[in-house]
Amino acid sequence: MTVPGNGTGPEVPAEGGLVAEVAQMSADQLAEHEAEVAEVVAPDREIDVAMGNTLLRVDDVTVRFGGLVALDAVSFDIRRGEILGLIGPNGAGKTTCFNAMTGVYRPSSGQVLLEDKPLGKASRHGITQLGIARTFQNIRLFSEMTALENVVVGTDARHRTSLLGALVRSPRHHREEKSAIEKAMALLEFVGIADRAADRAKNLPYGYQRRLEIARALATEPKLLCLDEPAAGFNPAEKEELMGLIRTIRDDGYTVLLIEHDMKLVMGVTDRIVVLEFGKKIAEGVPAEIRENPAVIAAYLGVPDDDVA
Ligand SMILES: Nc1ncnc2c1ncn2[C@@H]1O[C@H](COP(=O)(O)OP(=O)(O)OP(=O)(O)O)[C@@H](O)[C@H]1O
Repeated sequence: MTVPGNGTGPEVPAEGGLVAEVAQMSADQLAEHEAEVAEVVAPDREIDVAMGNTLLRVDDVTVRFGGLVALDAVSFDIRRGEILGLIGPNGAGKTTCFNAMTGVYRPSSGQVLLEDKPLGKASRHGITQLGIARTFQNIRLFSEMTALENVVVGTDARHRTSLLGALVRSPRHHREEKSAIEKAMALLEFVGIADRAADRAKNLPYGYQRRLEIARALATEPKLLCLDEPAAGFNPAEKEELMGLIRTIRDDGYTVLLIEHDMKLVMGVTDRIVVLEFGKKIAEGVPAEIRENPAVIAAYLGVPDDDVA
């Protein structure tokens, strides 16, 4: 059952409709429904085949802002199917690294390669199409659009209809629009906010907005999902839930890069960690190694636990 959206956007499921249906399902029906959602969220992922191969390589990347070297000859790999944490004290170069990987900044030297192909001069949109999606430290949603519409916009990166096709509302455009709405609903359910699909983004609670950003990024079908401090402003219970969601995303076959200030969260959820300090990589390893690493301990010395990353 659907009801009209906000006039211009797609129709959205009636509030509570899907959620109420799910609540009444038997265990078997629920398992089947969850499998269907997983199929829509992460279709055709050959996780086992490619697991562990290098997906993205940051190769000797330097980024300068005038005289300031924000990133200094940094190299590391992100392996398919892992959650990689990128940490470091304030000003270490984490966001600059994200920005170099997502087309916001061009490296002054060095290169970023996705599946062995240099990103080169690809635009931000081009990089999204190549398969890198990100969320932002400061939430960036279309605040007047509904939650569902925000996610539908994300699916546009994968649409094949031409502008003309969209204008004349060709059959392909109709098909793509319908499947985009279904997919967006599945993603909202996946991140746990389907009950507010019809609400404008600006009216959603903060935690829902953060999850909505993740759903929108997933809608672009990324090979790599970059999360920039997704737990900022969360209380411990919300952080715990977010860790669960990030693990589920990884288990569904996505590769995740995570910048996060909360050390407990980083240590609890990541498979490997890269540590930056003053623009240089000072350590790389599994969480247990990083926790014991003298250079990392020295970098964080005197910084309270809640403030590190
Ligand atoms: N656009 C810019 N112009 C000039 N300097 C910049 C720019 N962006 C970042 N910097 C500088 O580059 C360095 C690295 O900043 P960056 O934001 O990447 O660090 P960070 O590790 O993400 O820090 P935080 O944890 O505080 O977000 C800092 O000294 C910062 O002031």
